[in-house]
Amino acid sequence: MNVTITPSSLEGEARAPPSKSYTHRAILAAGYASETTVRDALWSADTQATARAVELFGGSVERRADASLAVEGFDGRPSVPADVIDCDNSGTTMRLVTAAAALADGTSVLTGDESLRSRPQGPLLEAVGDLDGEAFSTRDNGQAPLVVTGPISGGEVAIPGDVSSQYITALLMAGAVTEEGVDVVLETELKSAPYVDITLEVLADFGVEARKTGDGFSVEGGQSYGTTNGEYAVPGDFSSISYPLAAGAIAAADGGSVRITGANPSAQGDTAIVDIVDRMGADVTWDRDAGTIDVSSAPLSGIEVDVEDTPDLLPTIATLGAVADGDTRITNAEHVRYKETDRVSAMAEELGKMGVETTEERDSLTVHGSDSTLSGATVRGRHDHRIIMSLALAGLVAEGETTVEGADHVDVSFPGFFEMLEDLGVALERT
Ligand SMILES: O=C(O)C1=C[C@@H](OP(=O)(O)O)[C@@H](O)[C@H](O)C1
Ligand SMILES: C=C(OP(=O)(O)O)C(=O)O
Repeated sequence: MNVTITPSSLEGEARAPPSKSYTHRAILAAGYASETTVRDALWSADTQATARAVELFGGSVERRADASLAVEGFDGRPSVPADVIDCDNSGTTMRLVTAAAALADGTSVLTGDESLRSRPQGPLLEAVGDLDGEAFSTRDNGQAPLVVTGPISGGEVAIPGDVSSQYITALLMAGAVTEEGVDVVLETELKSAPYVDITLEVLADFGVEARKTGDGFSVEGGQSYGTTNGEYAVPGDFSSISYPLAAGAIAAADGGSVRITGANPSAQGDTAIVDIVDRMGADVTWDRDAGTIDVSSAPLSGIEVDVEDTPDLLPTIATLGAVADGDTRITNAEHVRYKETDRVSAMAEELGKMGVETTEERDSLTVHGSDSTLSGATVRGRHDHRIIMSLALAGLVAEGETTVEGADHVDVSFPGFFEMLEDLGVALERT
């Protein structure tokens, strides 16, 4: 599906979709437990991949009419899957499930789509090996397809912190049900650190203790997963909130505003988007108790933003920078190149088609905003949900029409994205 967007003014209310990161963890934690109801779960292509893995390990995940998931777990002991685990487009699934597979007494095979089969898994495979499991890439290039043989019993592993924090999340979640527990020693500085905070929070909610140490993280073995009342509720997703928030900042109707609901505080680093939009000059108010954010548009100015902790915000910030006056410098961004696409290059190239000048370096992107309007163009979504959504935002204020190709991939994290834009008054056509 392609989506063509005509410049539009926005007004009204949008509800934040549930957090993808919390939902993945909750489904897998519920898998490690016996029975849990996961309320307000995100049901998207990525979280369904994690649900399928839990089922292949011997659990079951049933979606109820009220959007909750009834999860029957495999009680800390995953069975050897009867089929290949297809993680589709989801890095989180592949990393978290690789460590879970290393607990099974036998061999699991994991694969994914072309994008996922190009992302780095090597350090996690080595970690499984160091824990006396066996894990290899069939092409010997550190990428999926992966073959993982367990069971591991725990121990100490060293792992880089600057490729993906998901390796650490994976090892902590699996480590809790090993015999000896797992100590993770960071070899390099941790990027995307708030995602490990999310993990520690979810683990605590499931009764599992894990902690930061002087040189990494540690989880004791022999623990059991389970929430106190057999339920878990997922908060709203701030990476997803970044889109209606940025849309309101650049295109809210004169004298009008966009209200986002379901924006309750949590451990998500991407709550930083509220401050970023504010610093750029938009009129934004976050009522943390009510979980509402109100934003109206104003002339934006370029700023410097460090995305070490918040890689998923880069595409949104790049679009904001394209509309702002002056340079927006996005720094500490090398790990943003290891996502569904190399998002640093993808945003530079696609915004370039709309007349935006950028300067790309290995670990930074500078967007040279100017007073002149963006030009509508046909841009490639590159099978990457965040690139698609960020380019659609640019289309709201570009002169003429903007067509985003391959726009259906928003189903990875935000299945109702285009319906939300329409509800806010955006004129768009699907072809
Ligand atoms: O653990 C998670 O839920 C995630 C961690 C981040 O990845 P990295 O740790 O690989 O940077 C983030 O980009 C991804 O969208 C979700
Ligand atoms: C990078 C992302 O997710 P994952 O790593 O799970 O594919 C994302 O949602 O932007």
